[in-house]
Amino acid sequence: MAAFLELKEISKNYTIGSEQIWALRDLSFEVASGELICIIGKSGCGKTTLLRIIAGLEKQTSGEIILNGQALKDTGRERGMVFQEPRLFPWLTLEENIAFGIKGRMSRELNYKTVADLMEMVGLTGFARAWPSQLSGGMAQRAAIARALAVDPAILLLDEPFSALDALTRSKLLTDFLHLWQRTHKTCIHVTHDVNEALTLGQKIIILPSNPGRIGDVISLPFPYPRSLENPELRAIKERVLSQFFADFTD
Ligand SMILES: Nc1ncnc2c1ncn2[C@@H]1O[C@H](COP(=O)(O)OP(=O)(O)OP(=O)(O)O)[C@@H](O)[C@H]1O
Repeated sequence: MAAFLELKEISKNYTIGSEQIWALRDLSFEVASGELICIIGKSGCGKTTLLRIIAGLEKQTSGEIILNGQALKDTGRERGMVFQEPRLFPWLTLEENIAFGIKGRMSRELNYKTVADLMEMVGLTGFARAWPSQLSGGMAQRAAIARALAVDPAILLLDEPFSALDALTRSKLLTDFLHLWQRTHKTCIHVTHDVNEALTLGQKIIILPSNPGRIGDVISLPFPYPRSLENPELRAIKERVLSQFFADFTD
């Protein structure tokens, strides 16, 4: 498949006092249109930094990002981001939160229909007038996904969107997110530290085994959905992923 998004030798360093800290080092990979990629790495390996650079919220120290043939310079509506926490505006209803990015960009009728469709897609029908404070953590995160999708971005960037949820809610949201992706085939880069989550979702897994973020391995997962983690091939891949993190501990 042709590359839709290309990262070319992305490095990022921060200066803390007199110290230079490398968050990412010469990171290169490609994402095809419609692909669902999971990036997996331990805390501090640079996952959030990487997503923020792709989103344009942070500038790389060196390297280049090409989206659909164009070098990315800044933030843009073609990249939507979902954060670890929902970040909904507490003074707006759910409907208004989801409509925030498209307000004034289309007719009221189309706006209303887009928001209603999105709410249905993420399982929030009936909660249009609810306030963020009236939602559970899972519902709020569903709303955050709908809000990011409202502007119809070419790429959805998800930074551990389910990590703050309890195990049952996380599992349900994971299944629902998979259905949503199968419906939309939106290009997604999903960052996680959970190997099972990556194996459940990813068509490809990119492993960042240590800090500073460098690619340790890229694994294709050509398995149909829904997947059973008991599948012997997936279990073998899980071992392969975990061994990279354990190898790092013994270095
Ligand atoms: N604004 C910043 N200023 C200085 N250093 C930073 C900044 N943001 C990130 N870093 C450093 O960059 C490295 C990578 O951080 P990052 O948050 O990207 O990791 P992460 O893999 O997303 O971690 P986690 O899973 O815990 O969220 C860390 O060493 C961190 O201290």
